[in-house]
Amino acid sequence: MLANAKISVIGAGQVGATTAVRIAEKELTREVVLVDIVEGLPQGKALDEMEASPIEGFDTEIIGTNDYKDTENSDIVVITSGLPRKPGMSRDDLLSVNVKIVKEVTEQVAKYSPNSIIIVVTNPLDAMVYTASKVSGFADNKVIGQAGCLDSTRFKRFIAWEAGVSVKSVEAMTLGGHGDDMVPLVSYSTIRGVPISQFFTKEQIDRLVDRTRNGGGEIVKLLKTGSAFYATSSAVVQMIDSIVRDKKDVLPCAVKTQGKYGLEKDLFVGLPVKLGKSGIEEIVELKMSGEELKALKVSGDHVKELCKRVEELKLL
Ligand SMILES: NC(=O)c1ccc[n+]([C@@H]2O[C@H](COP(=O)([O-])OP(=O)(O)OC[C@H]3O[C@@H](n4cnc5c(N)ncnc54)[C@H](O)[C@@H]3O)[C@@H](O)[C@H]2O)c1
Ligand SMILES: O=C(O)C[C@H](O)C(=O)O
Repeated sequence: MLANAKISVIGAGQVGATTAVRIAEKELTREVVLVDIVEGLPQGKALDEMEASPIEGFDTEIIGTNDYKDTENSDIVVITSGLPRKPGMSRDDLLSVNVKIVKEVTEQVAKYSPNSIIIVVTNPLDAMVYTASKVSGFADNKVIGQAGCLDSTRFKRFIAWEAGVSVKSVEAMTLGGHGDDMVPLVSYSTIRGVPISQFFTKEQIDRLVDRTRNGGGEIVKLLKTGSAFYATSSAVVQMIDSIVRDKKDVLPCAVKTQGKYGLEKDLFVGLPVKLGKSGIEEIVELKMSGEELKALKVSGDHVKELCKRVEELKLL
């Protein structure tokens, strides 16, 4: 399929460039604009990928540029620009440097694509979604953070390995902030609809939850420079796919809570949402155990602290 949405990806690094490639190879749209501040980088990566298109068999055009004018009237803008963490750092350590980048980028997005849907990827994720929302002034359904799809695919992968089953048999979801206190929802994690508690001991489940919570750090430690980008870009493209095809997929995304799940209404945190052509079409309300709601509140409080730190920088 070749839909007509114009998609721009800001940041032509590991996550941004791989996202552009995945969009093109799935032919989710006709045109992807890849932007970076480094001259030649988006142009070189776009050209390299376009030269793969005769073999991969796609007609999507990837355009590399340093000029936001080329992003004009985008329908979707993915913000991946910013520093990744190094071993020994937490995502929160990136806050002060990345808030400046996300602010600057969001101003350009709001100027050139005032009707776009923004998907934020830069870390620390929830605080960067807050930043993009505040700087753009866009409606709440149009500013979305990617983290939950990545954390959930990790959780699913680990469950499938542990049970020795196909990943296709596994359903699982991770909510909350994109930090070590995220909330993998054990009660909704199933193998062919059967709760994982019927397959695993408590110790096994605790291990899977722990590995999921530390999934980003595990990869940072292995890579030594940079962080995860293959699964990250798959997660971004899962969201884009639901939006451009108006699929109404229910996916965990960082959104303004609107007071759902007993969380403060202005907080951005990972919740299950229905994604369609207008962005977030609904926050889906699931029944959760008291323990899960408590964990969600703890994670939300952490995000609130981070947003306070954003405000203290007095940049917005
Ligand atoms: N939310 C998630 O689930 C998730 C997952 C993985 C990575 N991340 C985050 O995504 C971000 C990018 O990761 P990466 O691995 O692609 O890093 P990277 O260093 O490979 O790429 C970042 C790119 O951003 C560009 N950039 C910096 N400032 C810019 C600006 N003002 N305008 C345009 N481009 C600019 C850089 O030149 C670089 O090419 C990091 O903050 C990382 O922590 C988030
Ligand atoms: O862990 C990181 O720093 C990158 C990303 O947030 C991840 O979860 O892989």
